[in-house]
Amino acid sequence: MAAMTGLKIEIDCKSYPPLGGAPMRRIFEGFHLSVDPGAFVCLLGQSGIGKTTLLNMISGLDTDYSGRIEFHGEPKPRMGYVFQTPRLLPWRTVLENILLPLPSTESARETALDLLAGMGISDTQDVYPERLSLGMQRRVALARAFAIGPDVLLMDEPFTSLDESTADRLRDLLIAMLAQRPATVLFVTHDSRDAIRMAERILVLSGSPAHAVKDVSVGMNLDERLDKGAVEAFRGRFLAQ
Ligand SMILES: Nc1ncnc2c1ncn2[C@@H]1O[C@H](COP(=O)(O)OP(=O)(O)OP(=O)(O)O)[C@@H](O)[C@H]1O
Repeated sequence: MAAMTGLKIEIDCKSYPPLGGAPMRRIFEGFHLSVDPGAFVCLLGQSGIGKTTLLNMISGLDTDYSGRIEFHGEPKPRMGYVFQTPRLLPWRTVLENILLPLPSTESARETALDLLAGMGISDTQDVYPERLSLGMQRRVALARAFAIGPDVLLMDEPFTSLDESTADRLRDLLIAMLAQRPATVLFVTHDSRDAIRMAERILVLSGSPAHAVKDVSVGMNLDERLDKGAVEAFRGRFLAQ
């Protein structure tokens, strides 16, 4: 197995230019975060605090900040990013969307088809995304992120606007896929139950500029995470902290 990737994030300053005469908004200032190789970290925090901004900086989509983001283990890690909305290309079929970041080889095609089978949506391979439900589109987006074999997986509220049973299914799929192909995960959510069910570590961001107000180790095994009572008990303690 390839070396797992850890992250060292040191944002000296990230700000956005003013909109309509408002003052410059500093989103992060002196923000430091280290993530262990192979860790599953959930980021919680109120809307607008800067969670997506942080993922965009880690992914390299946003380079307009001062500071450093270093990766350990893999100097050029493969990065999977599941955006808040599935962002599938409407003029490409499901299979073509998944193949997009891959080389045009037979083995890449097999990987994509295996992922679709693993997601339980093999029958959608030749379908265009607009014909799919949101839950199916989210599965395709997850398959696309996994197709590259990511060392680092960034996930921005990937289960939002899904009914509870679809979200539960996708959560189980994610955990099963990570068991097969481990990655370092940063997962943004508003849902503390989601965080407790999946993460080893939960970081709560607050304030402006944003900083971590809680950094909690979950330390539950898989059986405990599947036990609703155990999750609620942990959540009670977590919220009271
Ligand atoms: N390109 C941009 N230009 C100007 N301001 C921006 C830009 N992108 C984000 N912002 C502002 O930066 C702040 C942080 O946005 P961000 O999307 O990172 O928050 P978030 O915590 O992910 O929110 P949510 O949970 O609602 O997705 C918000 O106030 C937002 O309006």
